[in-house]
Amino acid sequence: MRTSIATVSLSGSLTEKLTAASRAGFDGVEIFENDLLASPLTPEEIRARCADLGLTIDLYQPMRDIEAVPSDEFDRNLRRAEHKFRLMRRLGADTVLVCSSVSPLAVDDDALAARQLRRLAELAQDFGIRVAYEALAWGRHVSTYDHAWSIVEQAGHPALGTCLDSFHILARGSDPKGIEDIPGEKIFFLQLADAPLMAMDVLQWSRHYRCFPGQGGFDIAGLVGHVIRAGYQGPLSLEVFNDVFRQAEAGPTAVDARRSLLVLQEAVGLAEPPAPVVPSGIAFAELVTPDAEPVSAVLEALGFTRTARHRGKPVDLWQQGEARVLLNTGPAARRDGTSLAAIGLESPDPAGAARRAEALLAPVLPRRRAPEDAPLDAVAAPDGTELFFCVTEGDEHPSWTSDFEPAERQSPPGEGVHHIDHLALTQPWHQFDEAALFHRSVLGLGAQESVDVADPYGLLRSRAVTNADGSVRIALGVGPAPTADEGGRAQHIALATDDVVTAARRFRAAGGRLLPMPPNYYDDLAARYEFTDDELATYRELGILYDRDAGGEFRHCYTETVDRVFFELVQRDGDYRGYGAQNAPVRLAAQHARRPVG
Ligand SMILES: O=C(O)c1ccc(O)c(O)c1
Ligand SMILES: [Mg+2]
Repeated sequence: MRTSIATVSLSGSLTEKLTAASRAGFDGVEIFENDLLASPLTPEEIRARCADLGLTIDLYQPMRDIEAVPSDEFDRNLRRAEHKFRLMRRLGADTVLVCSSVSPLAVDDDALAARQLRRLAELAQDFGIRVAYEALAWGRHVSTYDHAWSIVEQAGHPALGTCLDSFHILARGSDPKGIEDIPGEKIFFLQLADAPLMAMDVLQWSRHYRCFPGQGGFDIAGLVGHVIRAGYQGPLSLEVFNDVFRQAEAGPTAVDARRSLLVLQEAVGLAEPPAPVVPSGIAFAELVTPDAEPVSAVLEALGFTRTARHRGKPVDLWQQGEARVLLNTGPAARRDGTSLAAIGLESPDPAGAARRAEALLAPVLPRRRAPEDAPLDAVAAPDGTELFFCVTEGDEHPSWTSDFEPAERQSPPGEGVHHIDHLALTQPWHQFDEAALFHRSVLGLGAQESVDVADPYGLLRSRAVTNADGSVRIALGVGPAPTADEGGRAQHIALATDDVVTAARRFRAAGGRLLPMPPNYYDDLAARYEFTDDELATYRELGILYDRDAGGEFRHCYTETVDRVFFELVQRDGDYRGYGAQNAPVRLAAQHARRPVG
C-alpha cells in the first residue's frame, strides 16, 4: 500500500517538510492549508516540487464548518469551497478533507447535512475533486465515524466519501469493527495516528499528544485490519499533531514515521521485512574516554580485571564474570568525553539482525575493522549509540573477542559481579518515543510502561525495553533540558550481584567511592518496611537503596560519576521486574548535590 504523511506532522517550512518526507521514502503527502499559505512557493511550484521529489499530493486539508448550517451561511461556504477547488486544481490535488462542523451555527439535522454535502460534492465534481468527510471527535453534532458515514450514505453522491482517522475513532471509544460495513470505495482516505492513553479533553489530546502508530496505546493495527477488509485502496497516511515533533528536526522525524508504518504494515500482513532477531544477552558495554585512568580505577575497585586489548585499536577489555566493559581511548573519546558509546548485543543471528535493522531504516554502520578482525554488524540507535550484533561464544560465528589479545599481566579475577543487569541511556528530549519504537521494532524487545521520576531540576521519564528472560534490559530515559556542561547524556551501567552489601564493601575497601544517600531516606524506609536494625544501618552506611514489587526485592547502590558515566550495583531477588524507580528521585538529588559547582 502507498504511504503518505500530513505536512502538519513535520517541522519546518513546506519545502523542508516535503524534502524530509521524500527522503524517508513516503509516496505522498497531505498538504495542510497553513503550510501552503505560509509558503513563498506558488501552488504550481509546490506541485512541481512534489513531482521532483516523487511525491503525490494525496489530500488537501482541512475545510471546516461547511455543513448543517443556514442556507445563507452555506452559500458563503460554497463560494469559499470554489476558491479552494481552483487552488487544488493548480496544486494537482484531487481529494479535499472536510471536518465535521464545530460551528455554533450548525444544527443537529442529518438530512440537511447530507443535502449540503451533496451540493458541495456536485461542485467538487465539476473540478474533478472528491470530498472526504471526517468526523472530528469533538464535532458539534457529528463526532463518530459511523455517524459521518451515515450522512455520506444519505447524500449518495459519487464525489462524496468518508475519511477515517484512527485517532478520532479510538479516542471516542468507538468499535472499529463497524468499518467493515462501509464499502471500501466510499472510504476516500485513511489517516493514522496513535496516542498515549490519557484521561483528558479529546481536542487537547488530539492537537498535542498524537504520535506515530506503535508509540501510543491504541490498537492501530487492529483498526487498519478492518479498513483493509472493507476494501480500502487508498494510502496509509500519518496525521500526527504533536508538540515535540513540531520542534524536532524533520528528517529524523520522517524516518521515525516511516519506520512506524513499516512495522504497522508488517503487523497487518502488508509487508514482510526480515523477522526480528531478539538479542539474547549483553555481550559488552563500550565506554569511550579521553583519559582511561579514572574509569579504570572505578572498574578495578568494582573487581573488574583488564583481560585483553584490541589488536588494532586503543580498546581494553575489562571483565568480571559475564560482565564485559570495553574502554576505548580512541578518537571518538576526544570528541565525546566519557560516555557509553556502544552496546554489544549477543545475537543468535548477527547478519539477520542487521538485515532487519536495515529494512526498518536504521543507519547501518560501516564495518570499521582490519582485514583480520571478526565481522561485526552494527547499526546506530536514534541517540547515536552504536549497537553491535555479535557472538561471544559459538561455533558458527567468529567471536568478537578474537580481535583481542590477552593482557600479559592479569590481576586475579574479582568476584561478586556476574553480568550486566541493565544499561541506562539518556535520550535527546525529542527522541524518546522514537527510541522506544526503535528498540521494540528493530531489536524485537518488549517495552514496559513509562514512568515519571522527579528530578530536582525537572522531570525524568523512563521506559525500559527488555527481552523475555530479562538478560537484555535497556532503560531509556529522557530528562530535564541538558545544560552545556552535562551534555545531557548521563548514562550508566548496572552490574548484577548476588550480594550487594559485600560488593559495595569490597568496592569501598578497594578505594571506590559510593554515592552517599541522605539520612531522611532511611528514616522513611524504616517506616515503610521492616528491617533488622543492623540491616538498615548497613544500607545507611553504604548508600544502599531498597525497593520491592509483587515479584521480589531490589537492593542497589551507585558509584560516583566519572564525567557523565556511573555504575550501579544491583541485587535482584525473586522476580523483581523494575529498576528502583521509586528511589530514583533520591538518587538524582544525591547526584546533583555531588556535582562540582562552577
Ligand atoms: O484538529 C483539527 O482541527 C483536525 C483537522 C483535520 C483533521 O484531519 C483532524 O484529524 C483534526
Ligand atoms: Mg484527521
